[in-house]
Amino acid sequence: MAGPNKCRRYEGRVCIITASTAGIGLGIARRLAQEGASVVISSRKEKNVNDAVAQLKKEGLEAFGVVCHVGSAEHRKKLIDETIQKYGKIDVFVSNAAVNPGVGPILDMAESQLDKILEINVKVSVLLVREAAPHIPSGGSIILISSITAFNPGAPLAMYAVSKTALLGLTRGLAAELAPNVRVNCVAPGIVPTHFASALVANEASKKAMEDQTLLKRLGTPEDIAGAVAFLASDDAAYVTGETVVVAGGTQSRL
Ligand SMILES: NC(=O)c1ccc[n+]([C@@H]2O[C@H](COP(=O)([O-])OP(=O)(O)OC[C@H]3O[C@@H](n4cnc5c(N)ncnc54)[C@H](O)[C@@H]3O)[C@@H](O)[C@H]2O)c1
Repeated sequence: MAGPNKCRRYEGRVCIITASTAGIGLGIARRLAQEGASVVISSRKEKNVNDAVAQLKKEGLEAFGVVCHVGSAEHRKKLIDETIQKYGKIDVFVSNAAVNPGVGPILDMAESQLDKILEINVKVSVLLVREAAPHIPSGGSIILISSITAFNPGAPLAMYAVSKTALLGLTRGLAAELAPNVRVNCVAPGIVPTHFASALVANEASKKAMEDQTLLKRLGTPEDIAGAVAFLASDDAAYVTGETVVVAGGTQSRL
């Protein structure tokens, strides 16, 4: 079933999206599936994976679930192996999982917090791409999810933001290594009121302050981010690689 999107750019394509049982990841999975993709849903908790897959199937979309804590080497391998067993290939890999174990100044972060941020947000992105890339045929595509905060890291999310700055460089580096066969691009969302961003929009006043920082006077939605991913990972973006697209409603100031 096509869903509300008329384009069918992903007919016959297989797309893995990490951390895709909620929020932006689920929005990306839904959009790619609405355009014809078979999507692989993954996240840490089996129930969440099963629920998300069931929901997408109820919407008439093709989805398959694999439990994957991206910090586990065994889980990363299982994600790729089970996708290949089920669908035989990977056309698009979206690295969406991220953590933010603490807020505050960079110099006040505990070493364990620094390790976690850099491990899950940066190192694991490399390891996932290393695992997936050999299975991606020519014409395939990789998308990293960064953040608007990447461009100007500051309180309260400074170290998280620095990890997202690293993804801008990683996008360029991986694009060069995987060219000309596989394109690598990045999307940098502004604030989207998911569970992840709940502290930033905890009350009406802070939500309004965040909305006012955008030119479009609203926060983003998972669908806004998914639209950019669906473009970048499709053949419509066949001549785009190594780039980052900011999807932030014209956000004006440091977040
Ligand atoms: N929400 C925002 O305002 C915002 C802004 C910029 C960038 N981002 C980025 O978008 C991406 C998705 O965030 P979201 O806002 O949709 O969050 P969310 O809280 O709605 O969803 C996060 C998902 O990540 C999963 N997850 C967390 N740690 C994981 C791990 N180790 N292994 C596997 N899954 C894991 C959770 O189970 C959940 O499904 C993240 O990379 C985040 O940094 C979000």
